[in-house]
Amino acid sequence: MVQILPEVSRTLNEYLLVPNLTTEDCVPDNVDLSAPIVRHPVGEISPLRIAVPLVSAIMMAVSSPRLAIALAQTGGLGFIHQNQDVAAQAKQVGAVKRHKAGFRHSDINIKPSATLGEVSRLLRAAERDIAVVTEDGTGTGRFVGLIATTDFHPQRHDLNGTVESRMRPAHQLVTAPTTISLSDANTMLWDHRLDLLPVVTAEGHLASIVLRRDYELHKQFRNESIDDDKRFRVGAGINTRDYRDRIPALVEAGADVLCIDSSDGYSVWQQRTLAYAAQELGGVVPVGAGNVVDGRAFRYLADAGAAFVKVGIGGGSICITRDQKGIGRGQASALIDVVAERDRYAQETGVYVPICCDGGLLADYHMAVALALGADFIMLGRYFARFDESPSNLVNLDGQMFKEYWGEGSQRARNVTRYDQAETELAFEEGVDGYVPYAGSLYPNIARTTAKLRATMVSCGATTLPAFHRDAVLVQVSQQSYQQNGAEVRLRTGERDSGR
Ligand SMILES: NC(=O)C1=CN([C@@H]2O[C@H](COP(=O)(O)OP(=O)(O)OC[C@H]3O[C@@H](n4cnc5c(N)ncnc54)[C@H](O)[C@@H]3O)[C@@H](O)[C@H]2O)C=CC1
Ligand SMILES: O=c1[nH]c(=O)c2[nH+]cn([C@@H]3O[C@H](COP(=O)(O)O)[C@@H](O)[C@H]3O)c2[nH]1
Ligand SMILES: [K+]
Repeated sequence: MVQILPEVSRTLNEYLLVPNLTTEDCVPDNVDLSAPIVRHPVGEISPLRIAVPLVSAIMMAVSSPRLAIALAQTGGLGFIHQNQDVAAQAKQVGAVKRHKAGFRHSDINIKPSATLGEVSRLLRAAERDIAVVTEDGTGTGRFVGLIATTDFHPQRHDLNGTVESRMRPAHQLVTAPTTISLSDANTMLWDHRLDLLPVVTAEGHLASIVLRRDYELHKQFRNESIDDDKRFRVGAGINTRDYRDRIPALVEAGADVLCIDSSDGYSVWQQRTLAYAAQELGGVVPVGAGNVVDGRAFRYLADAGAAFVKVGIGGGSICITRDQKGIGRGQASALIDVVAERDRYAQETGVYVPICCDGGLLADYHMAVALALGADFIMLGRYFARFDESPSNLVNLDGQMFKEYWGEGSQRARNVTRYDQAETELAFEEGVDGYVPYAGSLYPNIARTTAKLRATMVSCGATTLPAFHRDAVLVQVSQQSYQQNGAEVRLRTGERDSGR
């Protein structure tokens, strides 16, 4: 007989937190936002934890290497998308891993014979001020000089002139040998007032670069997500079709954790993918699974060996899966059900399988509500798509700046790998293609969001996420309170932090 769940389906927007007693030690600086990412025995520490419980959505418009690096610097974790061929995805994972704290692989390089017009376009597209000149234009070619936006001007210099004609040649520059330590490299940056220090091999080839900007960021962010070799941590998406090729390539490239990327994780396809990773690859890398919206599906994936389980069907900002297929559940109801099952599962088996809340967080405070409801960490698409570091284009629409953002199930993403449909047209779309308001760089935004999270937890008397899970008191809001919230006050200035 058809089963109808007794509860209505509720969203995160339908809850508020009721403060608990705040004691002397419960201050923002003492709030520890660190979270487990992968399964672990109850009472032990997860082998993979992050300091800030935010991860980027497995999406083409969101998770580029640049975003993953910035997010790892601030204590979160990026998931490189899998809507690209295996080699391309592995290369992106490799780019994050190679970006060794402080010493980075140079990715803005040009040949001396290139024109000033070419280097100008390269710098503009990459939003950088300086390019490294190497003989073959690669990040490991023979080092010949540097060229910055301050070295030429379109009105003074012929843009058809060569880079060589305006660059600062290697013999006039300060460089460092490959044996240099990061702290000595940073001292050189300051002593010689450099923005960029090229690290050059004994044979004269570029090995890496050290940027002043990275030094400043490093001082600012002490929570970096790094592995035992001090390389940034990075996750990657996989699918339930080409996993035999994709998983080994991603492991080889250094991925720290994988996640099956699907709208509906309650399937034998996911079970087989997890079994392959565990049995044939000997569990060399943890693999998360999802998405699910109830306890049955959580248990199925936990039993199948999922490292974590991702919750959320149809709630994403670009989602139209509820309209198209009629599947899904309000994110709060889904979390409540899955969290209860996670806790039962932990009690029965002694294994804690973390839960990721994915999609549909419209305001910063929704993150606090999701964590209070028991989520271990949070995956965001729209939130990160708005930042400089996301890979999509910045566009000006009627005087306002936007970043492009599109769903993985949209025609634009043309998800041929997984949709099994014609190469060009999808039978039906499951996501929209649009724009989100541009919000500047990731760094200040993450700082503001985490400041709010800490403040909420302080109000709720919690200095750790497990304490927040245990002690949070939530209340459902009535239709009436939505209306009261809506009372309009016209703002004096157009600018303020909307929390979105
Ligand atoms: N979280 C959400 O609410 C939603 C997310 N999305 C995103 O869109 C993208 C595509 O998601 P899906 O359409 O769910 O992709 P999917 O590949 O998981 O599923 C597509 C279809 O293929 C089937 N399938 C999967 N593996 C198979 C195999 N080995 N052999 C035969 N059939 C197989 C599935 O049962 C399903 O019918 C993902 O990036 C996902 O995150 C799309 C819609 C909603
Ligand atoms: O219905 C959908 N159609 C799509 O095309 C699509 N693409 C991504 N996703 C899911 O949305 C999540 C990101 O949601 P937010 O932008 O709200 O953070 C992501 O993390 C996914 O779970 C999709 N859902
Ligand atoms: K299913």
